[in-house]
Amino acid sequence: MSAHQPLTWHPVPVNAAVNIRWWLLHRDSLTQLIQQRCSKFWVDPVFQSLAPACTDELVMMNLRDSELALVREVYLYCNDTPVVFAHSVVARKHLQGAWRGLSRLGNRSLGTLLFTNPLIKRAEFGYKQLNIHHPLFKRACQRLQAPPLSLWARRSLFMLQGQPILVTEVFLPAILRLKI
Ligand SMILES: C=C(O[C@@H]1C=C(C(=O)O)C=C[C@H]1O)C(=O)O
Repeated sequence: MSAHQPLTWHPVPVNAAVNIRWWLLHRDSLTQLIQQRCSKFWVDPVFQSLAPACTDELVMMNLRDSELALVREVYLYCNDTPVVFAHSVVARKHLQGAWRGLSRLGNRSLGTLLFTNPLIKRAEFGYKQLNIHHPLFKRACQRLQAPPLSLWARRSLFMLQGQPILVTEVFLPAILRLKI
């Protein structure tokens, strides 16, 4: 993590425009919100493997620097356009526990797992405008013809049996074309 991109995530999306703010603040399933606005919603998994978490995730996930975690990264599509890049992290030690279903998720939305189990609780959101100095920014921009200078992202912990999954959602410019 470069010094240009401090580790902090904020409890409110300060200076976010009204249109993106609507998406950032919504606590319902992002999958459902997009499905309601698109004739074809689909999930394109681009990475799912044991890997180190981002530096600014270690404290929240109680991970040591080089400790491996299961990292899942997907693009959420509205028809032929990617609208969200999502990055989720689960500690390796919890893959046989609460989150054992994650490895078999494939191209189903994680939201179908997280929002159908009443025992899963979502914690508060953290917000950040990512730029070129954050590792998620470069990966989120890989399918954009004209990468912007920054992208709004939010993240939150989902807890099950005291075990966390940290879900980060990076909102791509095309999300603003969906009607709110
Ligand atoms: C948490 C949700 O699941 C979405 C789907 C994800 C996935 O399939 O990996 C990750 C984050 C979310 O954008 C949701 O639908 O709200």
